[in-house]
Formats: sequence, C-alpha cells, structure tokens
Amino acid sequence: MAIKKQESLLLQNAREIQKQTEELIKHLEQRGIDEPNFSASSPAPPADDEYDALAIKVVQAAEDLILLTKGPLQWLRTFICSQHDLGAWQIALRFNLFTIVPLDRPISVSEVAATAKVDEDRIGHVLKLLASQRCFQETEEDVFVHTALSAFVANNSEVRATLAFQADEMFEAASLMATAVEKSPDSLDAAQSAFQLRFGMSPYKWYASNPERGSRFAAAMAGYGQMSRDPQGLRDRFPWAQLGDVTVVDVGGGSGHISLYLAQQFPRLNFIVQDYNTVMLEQGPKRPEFESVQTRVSFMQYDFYQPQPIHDAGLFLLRQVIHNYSDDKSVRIFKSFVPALEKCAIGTGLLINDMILPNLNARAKAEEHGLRQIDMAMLGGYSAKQRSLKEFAKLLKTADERLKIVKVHGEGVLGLIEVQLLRKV
Ligand SMILES: C[S@@+](CC[C@H](N)C(=O)[O-])C[C@H]1O[C@@H](n2cnc3c(N)ncnc32)[C@H](O)[C@@H]1O
Repeated sequence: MAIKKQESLLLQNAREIQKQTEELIKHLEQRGIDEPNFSASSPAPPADDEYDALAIKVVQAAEDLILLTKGPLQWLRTFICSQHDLGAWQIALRFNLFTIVPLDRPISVSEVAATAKVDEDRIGHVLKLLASQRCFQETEEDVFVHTALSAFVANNSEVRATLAFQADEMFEAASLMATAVEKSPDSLDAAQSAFQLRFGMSPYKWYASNPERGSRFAAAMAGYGQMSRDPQGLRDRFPWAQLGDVTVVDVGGGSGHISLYLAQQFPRLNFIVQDYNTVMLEQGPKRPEFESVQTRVSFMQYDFYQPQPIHDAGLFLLRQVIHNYSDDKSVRIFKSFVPALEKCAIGTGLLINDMILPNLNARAKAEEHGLRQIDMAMLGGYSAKQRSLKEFAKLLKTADERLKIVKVHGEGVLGLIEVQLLRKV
C-alpha cells in the first residue's frame, strides 16, 4: 500500500482561505455589495449573521496560517508588545488625531501636531505606528490620509468612546490582573478587582464620581452594541411584536440606548429604563433618537438590590448586567425580580441578554477568543465573569427554585435567555 504523503498544513490553511474567501465574495456579489478595500471610501462589509459566519471561517484559517508561518517565537514577539499598540492608540484618541486628520485631504504631521498641541516628533511616531496597522496611510514622508479603518473611527463617536474607555481606564486596570489574583487567590473578591486596585473603587462608583468618564462609558456601551450588532439581534431574535401593548422594564439600562432603539422598532411597546446611576440615566433624553419615542420611554432611578417596584410589566430586560457580578450578587439581583414576577401576569418573562460562554469546540477559536476577552474584562473590572447556560440555570435556581429558563432565543454574540417564574394557574 502506498504511503500517503502527509499534506502540508500550511497549504491546507491557504486553500481554506481561498475557498472561504470565494464564498464570501459570492455572498457580496449576490447582494450587489462591492468588496471592501483599505481606502477611506471603502464600502463597509455587510452587517449580517450570514456574512459573519463566512468571515469567521476566513479569519480562523488566516490566523492559523499566520501562527504556523511565524512560528511561536515571532508570533509571541508581536503579541507580547500589544500593549504598546494600545498605548499609541491611547495617545491618538486622547489628542483627537482621528478627527484632526481631515477626511477629504492629506495632512502633514506638523499640522496635526499643531492642532493637537503636542510636539511633532511624538505625533509622527504615533501616526506611523498606526499606519503600520493600516490605520491612516503615510502617502509621502510625514503626510497622512485616512484609511477605511481610521475613517471609520473618525466617523463614529460611539465606537471612539469604546476604544477610548478600553485604552484608558480598562487598560490601566488590566495591568494589575495578576496582582488582583495574588491578593485574593482562592475566590473572586470584588474589593480586590484589578480596577479597584488601580482606582480605589468599583467601576460604577468611579463612573458616578467622574461624570465625564461616566457619560463616555454610556457611549462606549452603545459602541459595543454596534460592534456586536447586538441591538439588531435582540430585535430580531425575540418576538417583541407579540407582547402587545405592554411595558418593558430595562433594568440596569444605563442611558437607555437599547430601550430607545426597541421603542423605535416596536410602536406598541412602552419602556421604563432603570439604573441607579443618574449620570447614565441623564444621557438618555439627550440621545437623538429620544425625541421620536419620548412619550413611550421613561427613566427611573432604581437599585436592583431592592425589590423591583414595577408590578405590571409585560417583560423585564436585564442586558449586560449579570456579567458584572459575582455569583452571590447575581443571585441577589435575580431574587429582586421575584416579588414583582409574582404579581405580574403569569408567563411574564425576565429576558437575560448576556454573553453565553460556549461549550468546548462549539465555536471557532477566533470567535471564542472575542468572547473570552470580554470574560477577562469582567474579571479585571469587576472580579466577575461571563457564564455558560448551565451556570445561569444554577444561579437562577439558587435565587428561587421557580425561576426556570424557558427558552434560549437564537444565537449571537450575546445570548437571549428567557426566564419565567413558574407558578400554579
Ligand atoms: C454594563 S452596563 C449595561 C447597560 C445596558 N443594560 C446595556 O446593555 O448597554 C450595567 C449597568 O448597570 C447599572 N447598575 C450597576 N449597579 C446597579 C444597581 N445597583 N442598580 C441598578 N443599576 C445598576 C450601571 O450603572 C450600568 O448602567
């Protein structure tokens, strides 16, 4: 029997990239969408689940090929210097380089530096690093134009807020991750989170006492919504229209950006946005979409460790809250809904819109990596974590035996877990 020569793993990955890229192009062609390029006028890739599913296959094969080609030593060399990339982005964001570089003409480093009020030498070095990531392009020595990447940042203030809060407070806190574990090696301790060690208080207290950063955090959350396209997933994967004329209570809703979005989509629904942080709540009515839905969206200060005061809700929404808390606090939050759910109509749901960590090999590594990054962000910020479906079920049961997961709606970056308080009719 002829011994089959082992096929090159490098070539297998290269062929996979070719095959999956062809699928991706077919998808674009079928929808009449032009291919993306690096220029500032590049069309954006489509924002739909089908495209994402194709794109992740290309990304996985490409990332595997990069690792195989570079080998461990050179892969590590690049990776372990990532904090310096973030440092350069921090400067670019803090000194507004993205908006100083005009969208319609080249600009010299000296002009950027004069507007940013920082010396030319450092601004040049920062722009050159970013340009090596195809974020800005140096068209001639010390002259820059936007690329697709930098123009996107320039044009999107919410995404800029997301980048800036990560490059500032989260980056500073992340440098103390191991120290935080050293201080509390046996279990999660919110008082010893990396953020707490860096800033002396929890993120929420810190944002409340630093209103400028607090309002940037609210915008950053909206930017995350764009990145994960989760508001659309939330809209499409749950039967909102079937709820009828009811009030949805958005608990820990921050600026209410999600309620405002859903209110625009579903004209029969009313929303109450609850948050204990008034700085976050005050952002809501300032948002441009508020005007068109202001009769149906209201804001209310409420602390979710206290019993839920709304007893005639059609649905409670708890979005991106539980991942900020340890197990015991999550149980207290779930418990706060019980007296209200006992009084609301039978079948009233508690919809948890939080990341569900995947089971082993359920998702491509490149995709799982994105989820695990946020899991680490929760550890560093709050001594908290993301959870699997099994973990959610366990916490709900500990809060009240009658709290049951009745459905997981669809699949996306964030999960959509519908919980009901099972009661006898
Ligand atoms: C990660 S943000 C999520 C915001 C929003 N739900 C979203 O999806 O964008 C968590 C929110 O919980 C709020 N929060 C924290 N502690 C709270 C408490 N004890 N009671 C009510 N809201 C609280 C924070 O102010 C913040 O707006």
